[in-house]
Amino acid sequence: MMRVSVFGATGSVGESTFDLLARRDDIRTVALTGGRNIARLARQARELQAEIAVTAHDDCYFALKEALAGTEIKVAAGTQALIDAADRPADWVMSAIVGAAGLVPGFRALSQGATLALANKESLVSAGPLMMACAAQHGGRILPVDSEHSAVFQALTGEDIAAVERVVITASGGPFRNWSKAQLELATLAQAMVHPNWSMGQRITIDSASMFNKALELIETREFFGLDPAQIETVVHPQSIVHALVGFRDGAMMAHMGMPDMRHAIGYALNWPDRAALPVPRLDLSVLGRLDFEAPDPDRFPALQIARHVMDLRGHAGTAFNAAKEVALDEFIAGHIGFMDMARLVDRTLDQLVADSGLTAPVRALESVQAMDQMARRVARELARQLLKN
Ligand SMILES: NC(=O)C1=CN([C@@H]2O[C@H](COP(=O)(O)OP(=O)(O)OC[C@H]3O[C@@H](n4cnc5c(N)ncnc54)[C@H](OP(=O)(O)O)[C@@H]3O)[C@@H](O)[C@H]2O)C=CC1
Ligand SMILES: CC(=O)[C@@H](O)[C@H](O)COP(=O)(O)O
Ligand SMILES: [Mn+2]
Repeated sequence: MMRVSVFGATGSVGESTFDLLARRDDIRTVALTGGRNIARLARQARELQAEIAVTAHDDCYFALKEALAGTEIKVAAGTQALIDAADRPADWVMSAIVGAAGLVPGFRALSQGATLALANKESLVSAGPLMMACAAQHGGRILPVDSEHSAVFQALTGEDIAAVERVVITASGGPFRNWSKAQLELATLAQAMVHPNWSMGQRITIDSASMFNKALELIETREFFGLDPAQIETVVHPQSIVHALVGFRDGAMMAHMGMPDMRHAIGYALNWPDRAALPVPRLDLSVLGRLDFEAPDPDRFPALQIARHVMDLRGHAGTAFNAAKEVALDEFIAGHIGFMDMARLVDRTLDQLVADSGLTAPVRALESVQAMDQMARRVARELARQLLKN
């Protein structure tokens, strides 16, 4: 029996993971974690007969306890309980908490030698060198779950990374692909929440609309595959059928295609190195008719240029970038700043941190990552207040 744990089980990736796990009878569920969606967490825990269900919030403890009354499933709550759950021996751990909150549980799962199926791109952006070193040190492994990175990983199977010339990750372009800059300034939360192809959680959906999701993914590609930033490209592909392409030194390009359903990438990571049958819709190119591609516009979507700057800076720039982006997103969701202010805020935060120094020191310890994360959040919140005043 393969022992599995799912962090962020109640979210969009978590629910897709649950769907695949519920179809298997060769799996033992160790831990399932969630946040405030207690009904979903309890339903999943009962169905998978988990050893323990954990909510990240102390004030949700009694609700979860009550929802699991009459079962033998243990219940716990809070940040330390999440960490303890990650320390429970498991063979395969899904990292699908959203944001930097996923970093420590993912790190702990790797530290006990588990295979980490990584949807939480923020942990690689924030602490890529540490995560990769942790996996190597403890005999663990990170398998990409982000659709583009799973696509690259699959296209690289049996290939020599030294033969790779370039990697192209696709971007849907989001709901605002054809909007002018003037329209983007006025884009609302409700408008940003409508992704053209993927059904996802709120935060990544808005990040897709601003292309901050693609900015995170550029850095994720660098961290995961160890490529030079100049080798990593983005192309806008409105249908989200081609997820990524890998170009080799002989000029050949391998494209990974599939319908936009996260169970592809999750299932690949769950069954790796095998390729098992998956309950996903099949692609019919004759029905689809055409696939379109266009260059991204850095003027309307500055997030991509910011990501290039972050990769040039190296050190803790990824940590600061992710933290500032999370604050900017909070401020946009709260209605405090406009859609295009998110990029301005992230840009200004990085500028200030570069001036204050410490940003480019190499990432060597979790403590320095956490300190930079906190500092970037403080600076970003302060700059957001200034944006509000102007
Ligand atoms: N959705 C997708 O298709 C894809 C997502 N990803 C990445 O996967 C991750 C998850 O995304 P998605 O599933 O869309 O997100 P959701 O918002 O749908 O789910 C997030 C999960 O994390 C939990 N959670 C939220 N905040 C905290 C916290 N502070 N501590 C612990 N748990 C918390 C939520 O609990 P609750 O809801 O119970 O409060 C939920 O279980 C993100 O990093 C995203 O970028 C990558 C590729 C595709
Ligand atoms: C499913 C997935 O991997 C998302 O990260 C997706 O890529 C979001 O779509 P965008 O291409 O619009 O960012
Ligand atoms: Mn993606």
